Amino acid sequence: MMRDLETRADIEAVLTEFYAAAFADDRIGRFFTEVVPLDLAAHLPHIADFWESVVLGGPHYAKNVMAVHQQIHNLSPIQKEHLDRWVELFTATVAVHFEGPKATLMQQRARSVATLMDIKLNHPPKSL
Ligand code: HEM
Repeated sequence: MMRDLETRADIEAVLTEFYAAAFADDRIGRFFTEVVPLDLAAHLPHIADFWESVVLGGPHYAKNVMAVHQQIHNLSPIQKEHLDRWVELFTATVAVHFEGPKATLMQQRARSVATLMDIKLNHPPKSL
C-alpha cells in the first residue's frame, strides 16, 4: 500500500517530478521554457513553501499566486485547456507515489486554484 505525504521532502519529490513532466509537455511546456523561462532550482523552494503551507500546515505562504499568474497570462494567455492539462499532470504525479488525506488535499487544492485562476484570468467581472 502507498503511504501519504508526510514531509517537505515528499512535497519536493512530487514537484520535481511534476515540473519535469510540465516542462516536457507539448501543451504547456512552452510557458516554462519560453514565456517565463523558469529557473527551477531557484523557484522550487517558493513553490514548495506554498504546498507545504497547504498540505502540512507549514509557515504561512504570503505571496499572491493569482498575481504571479496574471502576469504570465498578460504575456501569453493561460487558457482553460492549459489549466486542465496542468491539473491532469499534477494530480497524476501525486497519485503515482502517494495516497491518503494529504495527497487528496493536494490534488483538490490544485483543482480549486486552477478553477479560480480560470475565472479570474478568463472571466473577469465586467466593469460598469
Ligand atoms: C497552465 C497553468 C500554469 C502555468 C503555465 C504556470 C506557470 C508558472 C510559472 C511560469 C511560474 C513562475 C513565475 C515567476 O516566477 O515569474 C509559476 C509559479 C507558481 N505557480 Fe504556476 N502555473 C500554472 C498553474 C498553476 C496552478 C494551477 C497552481 C496551483 C496551485 C500554481 C502554483 C504556482 C505557485 C505556488 C508558484 C510560485 C509563486 C512564487 O512564490 O514565486 N500554478 N507558475
